[in-house]
Amino acid sequence: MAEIRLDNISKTFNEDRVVKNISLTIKDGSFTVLVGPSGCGKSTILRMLAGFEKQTEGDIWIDDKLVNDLAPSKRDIAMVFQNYALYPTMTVKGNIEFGLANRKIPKKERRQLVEEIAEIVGLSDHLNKKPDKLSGGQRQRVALARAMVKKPKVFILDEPLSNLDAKLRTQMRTELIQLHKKLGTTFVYVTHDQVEAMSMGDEIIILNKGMVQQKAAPIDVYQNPRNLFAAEFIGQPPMNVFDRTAYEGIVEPVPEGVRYIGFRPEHASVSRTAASIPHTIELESEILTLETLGAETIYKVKNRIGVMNIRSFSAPVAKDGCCFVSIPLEKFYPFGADKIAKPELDLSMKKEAVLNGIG
Ligand SMILES: Nc1ncnc2c1ncn2[C@@H]1O[C@H](COP(=O)(O)OP(=O)(O)OP(=O)(O)O)[C@@H](O)[C@H]1O
Repeated sequence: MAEIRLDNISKTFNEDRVVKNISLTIKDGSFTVLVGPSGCGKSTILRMLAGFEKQTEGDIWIDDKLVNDLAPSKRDIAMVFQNYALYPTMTVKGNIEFGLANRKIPKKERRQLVEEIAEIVGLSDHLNKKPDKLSGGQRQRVALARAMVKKPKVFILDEPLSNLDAKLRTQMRTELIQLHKKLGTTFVYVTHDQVEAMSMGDEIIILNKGMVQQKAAPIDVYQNPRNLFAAEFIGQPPMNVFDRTAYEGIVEPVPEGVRYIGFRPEHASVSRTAASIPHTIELESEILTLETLGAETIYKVKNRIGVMNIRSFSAPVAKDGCCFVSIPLEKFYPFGADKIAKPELDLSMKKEAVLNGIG
């Protein structure tokens, strides 16, 4: 168990500052997910945490210990990567036991530990197999077991599921959540997949260009994104965002200080006929495309505001042609010119229902 604290951490590679003044605390026992687009600095942060890379500035604390100059092997951290290199000539048992190399542990105790960990990750029946006789998920579990056998204070997982197919990835996601519950150890997990971040993390840290955009529980990020980046990064399809000028004559007046207005695709609805609901804007729209996913339908529509995605859980209204899109004013997210959310500038009471044709 361990709390991790990054204090004003920066990293520069050849004059390129890829991590910029990051300060954050990763709570003891949490499942914290670092998420962000490719190149935003996720792996660099992990590598600094684990000690494989030295930060250019700042301090790293694990519990009350300053670990800036501590070798990776002394940090009590275990890492699992996406390319989990198992030894092909060793059995599962041998591979797991290898995690204990250089730790003078008596043979009997070693065997006990391996069996205990194999049981936790569901590999007990496969201990004598070689990796080529295992499925992708089982191999990933061997890599996890090899890390777990060291009983580290912190697990660092760098996109560990990205080599698995979609179905197995979903299954392993659940297994990792359960494993975390069972162990109670601090997990720091890196992914660029926002669905993975939302479903696994009890806290997520959204990064962009080496800076923290938001750190909060997944539901908080979804409901109260701190800025435009977090708003557009979390949610599928992403939030529809338009400049204030797109709302001219539709939301009047847009308060001073609001530069962008967004709404989530699932907060709008589509119908064949106009409904004129109070405090809701209604836009006559043209259906451009429609994806039927079974339980939900994703529409791409065009109207006076622009082209937007709507996510609906009702039966599809039509494949093409005209429809009416309703967006409750209370579901709008205002942002300032600095792209920071301005929840205090509430738009919800500004206007009764209006009906607008395609511009
Ligand atoms: N050893 C290095 N030398 C020079 N530049 C590096 C080095 N390692 C990383 N970088 C640069 O630092 C930036 C951040 O890289 P990093 O691997 O941390 O991103 P990431 O968010 O993990 O990306 P991905 O999701 O693609 O793995 C990138 O621009 C990368 O090119």
